[in-house]
Amino acid sequence: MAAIPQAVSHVLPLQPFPPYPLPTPSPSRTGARHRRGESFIACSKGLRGSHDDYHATLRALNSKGRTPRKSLGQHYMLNNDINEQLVNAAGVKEGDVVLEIGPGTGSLTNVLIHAGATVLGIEKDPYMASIVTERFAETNRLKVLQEDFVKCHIHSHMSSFLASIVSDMKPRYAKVVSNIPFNISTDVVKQILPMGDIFSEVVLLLQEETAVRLVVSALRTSEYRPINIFVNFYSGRCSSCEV
Ligand SMILES: C[S@@+](CC[C@H](N)C(=O)[O-])C[C@H]1O[C@@H](n2cnc3c(N)ncnc32)[C@H](O)[C@@H]1O
Repeated sequence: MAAIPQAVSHVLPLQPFPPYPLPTPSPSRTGARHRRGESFIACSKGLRGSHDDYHATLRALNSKGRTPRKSLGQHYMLNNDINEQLVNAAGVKEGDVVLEIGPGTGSLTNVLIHAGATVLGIEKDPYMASIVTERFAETNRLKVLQEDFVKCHIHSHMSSFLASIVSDMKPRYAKVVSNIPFNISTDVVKQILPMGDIFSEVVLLLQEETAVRLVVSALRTSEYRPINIFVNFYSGRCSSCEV
């Protein structure tokens, strides 16, 4: 598993907003590329960046009269630099197929689509599923399924989605790039990591405590849990690896 980058989501209060221009594709930045079967877990902590997605997020939420629901882990990304870091870490390029768990208002989806990906979004909240579907209604690069990721059959959804792609460079594998709801972090890791037959890269934004818990524990500490054995097994790490 790769080293942990430092990132933060800035959750700002809802306010009126001016018109918002869609971000243009960003030049590629340095970001970790990972071999098939490896995972990349980002945690949230202290990095500042541009806020060019701020108003789009506020507009999307206000349009439905919604406030974020803690029970659904709705911490929306208002720092577009972090979205770009996630997309770059997965090496997303034209023609890629990406699974996004919990697209919410679509701020990360937007960066994925601009990088050239076709995205399958799994969104539990019907309001957010409708917001993100409407936001990208004019592109055929996004399909949203309004389902609970924990209960849905992601392997068959992803196989069908990959098979449905009409392209000369039809990809064999998909990538996972998501700012996931924190309350289902362990479920996501448990479901996704064994699917090396479908996913070539996994880039998740997690709470720092969760990321550290998943990658730091060594066999000799009391913090070691079954989930660590699981993560180490699928990421090819040994018990003495340092983060
Ligand atoms: C942390 S927010 C991220 C939203 C967006 N990707 C962003 O970066 O701003 C998590 C999103 O996951 C959705 N969600 C929560 N639980 C879910 C579940 N079990 N399955 C699918 N989506 C879920 C929430 O409604 C919310 O939109």
